[in-house]
Amino acid sequence: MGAGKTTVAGLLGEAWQVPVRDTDADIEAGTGREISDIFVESGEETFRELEAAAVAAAVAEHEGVLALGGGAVLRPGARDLLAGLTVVFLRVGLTDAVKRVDLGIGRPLLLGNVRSRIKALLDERTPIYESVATHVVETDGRTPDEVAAEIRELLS
Ligand SMILES: Nc1ncnc2c1ncn2[C@@H]1O[C@H](COP(=O)(O)OP(=O)(O)O)[C@@H](O)[C@H]1O
Ligand SMILES: O=C(O)C1=C[C@@H](OP(=O)(O)O)[C@@H](O)[C@H](O)C1
Ligand SMILES: [Mg+2]
Repeated sequence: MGAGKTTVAGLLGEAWQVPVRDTDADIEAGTGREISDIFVESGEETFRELEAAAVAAAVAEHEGVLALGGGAVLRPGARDLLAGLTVVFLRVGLTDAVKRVDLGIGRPLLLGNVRSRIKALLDERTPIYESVATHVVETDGRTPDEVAAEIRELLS
């Protein structure tokens, strides 16, 4: 969270003139509910089920850039779907992530102590992100435009 997936996906779609999808937006559109409300009212497990379906649908239907939510690759099934695709891990350090997530508003897993929540998630998930990625791009201290430019260069 706060790595810039949603933002950078949009920039890449513009630059490449291809469609962009974001699994969080797909879930919100499909359910008519906000991500935070789904977590609060139905729990994380329900959100993860919706997310797994959103990833499967997007991988099957979509040609272009897809932004995932930060927990989408926690399920082995989602990781299997990404095999063979170009997957960019946007790496973010604790300090920059905390600055970007705006107190965690709209990101229910960050509620409480945002810094310690992000640290725990980074520690737990970084090995998974590294295992899924075909490319890794550092985002600390860089603007979204700079990150998008590096991805364009890497994939050209
Ligand atoms: N490289 C960056 N530098 C500074 N701010 C960024 C950067 N990338 C994204 N942001 C900002 O951080 C916030 C979170 O970005 P977002 O794209 O929603 O991240 P994610 O989808 O990975 O959680 C947004 O306000 C966005 O404008
Ligand atoms: O990391 C996570 O588990 C989550 C990340 C969020 O998306 P972003 O990574 O786009 O913020 C969103 O899917 C949900 O709040 C859960
Ligand atoms: Mg996002």
